[in-house]
Amino acid sequence: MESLGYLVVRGPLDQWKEFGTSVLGAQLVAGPDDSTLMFRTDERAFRLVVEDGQAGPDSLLAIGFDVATLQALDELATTLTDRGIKVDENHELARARRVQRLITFRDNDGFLIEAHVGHELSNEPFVSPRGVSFVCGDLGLGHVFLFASDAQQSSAFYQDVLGFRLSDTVAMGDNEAYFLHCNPRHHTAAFGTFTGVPAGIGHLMIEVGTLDQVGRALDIVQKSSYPVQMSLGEHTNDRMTSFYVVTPSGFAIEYGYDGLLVDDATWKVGRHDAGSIWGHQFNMDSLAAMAGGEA
Ligand SMILES: Cc1ccc(O)c(O)c1CC[C@@H]1C(=O)CC[C@]2(C)C(=O)CC[C@@H]12
Ligand SMILES: [Fe+2]
Repeated sequence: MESLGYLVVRGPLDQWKEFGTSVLGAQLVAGPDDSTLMFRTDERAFRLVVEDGQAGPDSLLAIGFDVATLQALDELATTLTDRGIKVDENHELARARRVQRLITFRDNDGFLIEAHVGHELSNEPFVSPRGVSFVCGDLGLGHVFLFASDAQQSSAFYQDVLGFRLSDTVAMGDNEAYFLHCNPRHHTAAFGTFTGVPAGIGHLMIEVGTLDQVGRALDIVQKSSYPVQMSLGEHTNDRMTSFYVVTPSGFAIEYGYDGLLVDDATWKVGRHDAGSIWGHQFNMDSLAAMAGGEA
């Protein structure tokens, strides 16, 4: 895997139209049909797909991972098949996702992965409705934090099968959360196991170019009905300054700035006893919106 190409989620479209543009500052573009929204954050044709439906803990529909070459995609398909994992190739889906080639399979927790080559670049300039510049490109859309039934097992699967590398772990309660990279972005996938929390998406992190853009987004969130899940703070491991807001789908968006880049030639795997240097206070009131999805 080279990067997080795109994410596909389910949620109420009217709320997402407003949330995606006014809160996130992403660019709304036409989807393949009436029940699909697409948002751009950079030169790619889209980075986020929202399929119409209810919010809920199962609102993650697919994770789109970029693969560098057709040969690497074939090799991935062979690796998966050799491990007894069912791989499908769907040409109609490839057209809908605007990629050259795409295979689908499920990870150890059943999350649907769409591994693809040749994600369409738009010749129309990216224009944010709020003048936001996203840090994407070769670093990908951002990162996903997944609630896993066994975070250690997920970490092993993403390393051994998908070629991710471990950045570090963070102690969280009785468990350890695992942070993995596949390009210089400190983590593209992270896994945590929490008792009573089913497998699902915790958050999608998207990174912006300046601290002002984080602060202005937080101002807009605080004037809105979308709950802040975690207050402004800075993470220990990737040094990102961010806050978390609950989306109309019930999962969160981490809106961040200035995340660390790792160099595989010199990186040493770390372990942290806390997730944040300062801030990131969890807002218990946001739990209702996460469960029910009502913002
Ligand atoms: C610890 C950490 C480092 C870097 C990140 O990008 C990141 O999202 C996290 C996880 C933050 C956060 C937490 O520490 C407490 C439990 C949280 C709120 C979750 O339930 C998901 C994200 C978790
Ligand atoms: Fe995160």
